Amino acid sequence: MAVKVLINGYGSIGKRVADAVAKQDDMEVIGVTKTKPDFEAKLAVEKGYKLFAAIPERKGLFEEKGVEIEGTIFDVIEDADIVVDCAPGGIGKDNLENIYKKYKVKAILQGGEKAKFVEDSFNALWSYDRCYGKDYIRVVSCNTTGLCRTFYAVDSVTDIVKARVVLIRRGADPNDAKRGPINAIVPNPPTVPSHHGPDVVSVVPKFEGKILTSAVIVPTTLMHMHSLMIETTGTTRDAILDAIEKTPRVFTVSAEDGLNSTATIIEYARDLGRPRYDLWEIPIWEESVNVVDNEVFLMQAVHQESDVIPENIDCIRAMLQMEDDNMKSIEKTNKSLGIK
Ligand SMILES: NC(=O)C1=CN([C@@H]2O[C@H](COP(=O)(O)OP(=O)(O)OC[C@H]3O[C@@H](n4cnc5c(N)ncnc54)[C@H](O)[C@@H]3O)[C@@H](O)[C@H]2O)C=CC1
Ligand SMILES: O=C(OP(=O)(O)O)[C@H](O)COP(=O)(O)O
Repeated sequence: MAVKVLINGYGSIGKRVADAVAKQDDMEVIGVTKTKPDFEAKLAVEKGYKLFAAIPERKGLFEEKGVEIEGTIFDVIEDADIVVDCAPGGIGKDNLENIYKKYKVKAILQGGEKAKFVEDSFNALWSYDRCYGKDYIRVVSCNTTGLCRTFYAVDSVTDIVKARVVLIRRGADPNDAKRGPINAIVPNPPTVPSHHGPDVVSVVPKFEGKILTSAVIVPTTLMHMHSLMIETTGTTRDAILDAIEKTPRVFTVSAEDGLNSTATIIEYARDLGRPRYDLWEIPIWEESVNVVDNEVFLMQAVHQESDVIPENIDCIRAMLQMEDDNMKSIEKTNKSLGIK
């Protein structure tokens, strides 16, 4: 029987998680929530999702606008096997304390929440077994997910002594007119190291003390970009390329093919016919992969709105003990979504 999934917060991540859950033969979406009756709420109803008010006091707003809702989150939460919380960063932890724990329902939080509020942090390659059967788990952020996947590839062929990463973060998502910068480069967070290293360690504790990161925000909405420098005990460029080939959800792209920027990579995702031009995989520039004195260099991009989506699906399977082999879950999710 399909497990019942409730998505709390039908925004950039929530709507993608809903569509991905709907594609699984072992899961069903029992509802999605919105805080206001905007175009996303109307489209959710048009798509056939049962819509609920995330905040009970706002129920009247939906009725006033003629947007059909089935009730509030409290009318559906007891039917859920698991809630995927996709509320804005910082709100998930409040929902965890005030709703999910009270109703004793399993919940996944997203990367905008801190590791300390949950039992563990999830990446399908690294921490599936640890999260198996757990109640409250965080799927780490888009940037951390991208780093975890690439470190997995490198770690599969050599030992990582230490790693340094510079993250160039997109200023806002394409639908977000309120954020910037419009014409600046902003060290963000302003302190070095940034939180991304500790976030990777929350998934891979053996990297404690080994990963240092710094980040800036730039005026682009398409993708993040990372420049990685990974000191190893020894490897070759061919071994790294082979490891990337064998690692799920990462792949190489070539500047020679015209995939020489985030702009053309997004065009590629459009040409693939991906929903919302989502690129669930991490593209690594083939030309950037190099090994100098045991140090691996590479550059990669991250489609911030979508790389965490398959992770949420695998996280549901782990927490609800639906599949005990992470690679089988990854394969099933990849097949259902059409991941390369
Ligand atoms: N957008 C991105 O690039 C990524 C975001 N994340 C994380 O995913 C989470 C969600 O982010 P987005 O989807 O980008 O945000 P968003 O702002 O696009 O969507 C959030 C949705 O939650 C709703 N909401 C507001 N208050 C709520 C409440 N109290 N209860 C339930 N829903 C509520 C909002 O109305 C909105 O529909 C955050 O933790 C964020 O850090 C993770 C990876 C990438
Ligand atoms: O939520 C995200 O971006 P945002 O906090 O810039 O909106 C992404 O997951 C990036 O998170 P991170 O750069 O803090 O790892």
